[in-house]
Amino acid sequence: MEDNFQSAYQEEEDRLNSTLTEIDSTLERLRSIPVYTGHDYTEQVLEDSREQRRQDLAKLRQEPYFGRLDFQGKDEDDRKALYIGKIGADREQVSDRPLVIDWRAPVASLFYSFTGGTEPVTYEAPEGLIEGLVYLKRNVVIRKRILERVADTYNRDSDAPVVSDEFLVYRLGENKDNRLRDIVSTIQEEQDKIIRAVKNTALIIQGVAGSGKTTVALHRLAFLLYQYKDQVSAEKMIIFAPNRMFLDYISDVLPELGVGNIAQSTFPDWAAEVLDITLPEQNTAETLNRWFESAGGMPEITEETPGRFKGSTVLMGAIESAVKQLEIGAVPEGDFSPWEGAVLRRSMILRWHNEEYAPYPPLKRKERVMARIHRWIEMELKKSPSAAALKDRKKKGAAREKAYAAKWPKYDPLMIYKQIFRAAKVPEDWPAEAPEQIPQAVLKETAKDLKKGILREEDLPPLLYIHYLLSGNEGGERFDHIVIDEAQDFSPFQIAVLDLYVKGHSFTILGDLSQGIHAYKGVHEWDEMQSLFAPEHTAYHALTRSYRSTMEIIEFANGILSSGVHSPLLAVPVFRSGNPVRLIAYGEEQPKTGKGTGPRVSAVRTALEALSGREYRTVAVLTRSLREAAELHTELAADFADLHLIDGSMTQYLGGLSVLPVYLSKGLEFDAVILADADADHYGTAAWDAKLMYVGTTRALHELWLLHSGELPAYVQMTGEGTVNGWPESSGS
Ligand SMILES: Nc1ncnc2c1ncn2[C@@H]1O[C@H](COP(=O)(O)OP(=O)(O)OP(=O)(O)O)[C@@H](O)[C@H]1O
Repeated sequence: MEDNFQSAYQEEEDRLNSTLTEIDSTLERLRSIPVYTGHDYTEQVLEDSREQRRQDLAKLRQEPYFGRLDFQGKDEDDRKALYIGKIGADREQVSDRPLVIDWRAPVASLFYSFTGGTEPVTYEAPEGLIEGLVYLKRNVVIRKRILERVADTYNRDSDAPVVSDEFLVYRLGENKDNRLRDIVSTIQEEQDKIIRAVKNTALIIQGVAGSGKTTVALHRLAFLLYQYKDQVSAEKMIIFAPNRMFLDYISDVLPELGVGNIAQSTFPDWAAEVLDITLPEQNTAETLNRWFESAGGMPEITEETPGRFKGSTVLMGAIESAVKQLEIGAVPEGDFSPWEGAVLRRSMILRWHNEEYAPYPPLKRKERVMARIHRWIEMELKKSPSAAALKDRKKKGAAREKAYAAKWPKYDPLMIYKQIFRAAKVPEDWPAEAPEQIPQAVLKETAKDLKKGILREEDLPPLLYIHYLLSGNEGGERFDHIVIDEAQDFSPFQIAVLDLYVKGHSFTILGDLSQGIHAYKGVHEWDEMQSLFAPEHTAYHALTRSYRSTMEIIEFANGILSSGVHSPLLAVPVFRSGNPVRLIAYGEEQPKTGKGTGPRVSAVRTALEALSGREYRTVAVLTRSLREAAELHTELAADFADLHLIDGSMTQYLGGLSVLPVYLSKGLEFDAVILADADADHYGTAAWDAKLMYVGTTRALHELWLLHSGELPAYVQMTGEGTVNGWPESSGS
């Protein structure tokens, strides 16, 4: 066994050396070619491609590949060793196989889908289904041109069992810095299926916490750009994420995968840009406060909760009919007469509006009709009997034309929205149906807000929809693909509106209903979204394996899922064991730090000292509310100079030590998590409270401590062996 390993290591070292020599010499040759700066187009294209190769090779020479797959196709004479890397590279000399194969290439899919066995396997290539045998699957870790590790997960010629998780566990055991990383070397089969799914589908992915949803979505974008290079471009792809700090957190993955220029935004930021409005910053914070900080727990959520109703397709239908009615009654009553004796019949104007310009959206139709009327006036002016009459008619005509234009409906989205909610004066001929479908409570509350000039996040989809109905998709610009992360917080209306802005329903929609802590606006079932699409345009996948946390943490969080959230979607851990989860009461005897401010602060301080003293790079204290996070930060700032308070307004995630409310931790992860105030007073019995606690506990990769005074919530039970009470010996008193 040891000998086998030695020879495998030697073999890979030799191969690495020869690969590096080839890369270095190619790079040297390319660099010796003078950069073309002239105006010849063909030469410019050639220079661009040389520059791209220079950049690729410069990256490759540090870490050329991460895996090897020995494969023999049914019709081939010999087996080939295929080396798989983040970027593909051809050999200088003509050869039957590239130097490095791009991980997104069809044959590379075998590296991810093959999990052992002696049966023939297949992969889909442009020329059809290719069948063959896998002889070897090997992980190779190269860092800065040095071979660090060789691990076989399958060897057809050996009796050793398949050990597919060993390398994964090694990778998962590493500490994380302040950014999400690529996973190309360890993508799992269930994840690979999602990454390589066909483009024109609304993919809906339900994945437990830590199942790699965010990571998979980013890899999928890189795949789509490779697979459909002639149909999609990075500039026409967009990722929607919950906040700007999260966007910063994920910002390294795509460049690592060699992909740039993909737009990343929050829904409100994008909506504000399309609508050309400025949203006041405090709105989101105020909404969050209302739901997360209010004493007495979460207000009850029904279909008439404003966020839920305004995110529903019922409102979408109501808006559509209101705008339709507006359009039907758009042409002002009566004929148009620019001066006495000249008359343009309304029937003619109606014909222009309802027939000739019917394909245009209302705003364009109005513009076209008014331009036509203007031309008609000009023709009529030519019939003027004298210069004096012409002057008089010109003046009168201009005034009446202006007055006539003013009689048309005001095609302004906000104005129409206000009229629908009766927050602005409603024109006499305004259609009455729309408001009837709106529950009184929603009508009242929204009218009150709108009168005060308050726009909430849930008002944006209806506003965008009105904008779309009025103006169409201006310029015809559409996205090639849209990724929505934390999609459980999105409403059906949001997705339906986004569908108007994407080609071929090409979506990757990812989320976790068990983390639906914004249930006052988000979906409660994925069917609410899936039913927006025809069955052939949508697909659903569930990710149940969780990669982030140790088995102990996952088992603990599963307890919250089953007895608090009441979800059947439990997480399956990867076999990675760590320290037990700790439940520590504030009053409990703890090491004397010599610093005061009561048992709670002092316990958090002790926990932070203990965990930050280990080899962890990121440690977070999670509180129930922002106020509590801010208070703790104030108390602890003197002892931990590098402790950051994360308050929702930040645009960058700095890593290190952080204190933040649970609801802002969604999507992030930390080596160690201290959940402060994990008691029944802070986390009530409702499923929503359990969801919050589930989010908090699943942020931890290696270590989770829950600090509390008094009773713990019933769903935090000492279930498995992986949970213990009290401080660890080493930091004990
Ligand atoms: N196949 C894999 N190999 C190695 N690491 C992985 C793999 N899949 C996921 N991970 C790691 O698991 C962690 C969780 O991934 P990610 O944040 O994408 O999950 P998520 O499903 O979006 O989580 P959450 O819903 O809790 O925010 C990350 O550290 C990621 O690198």
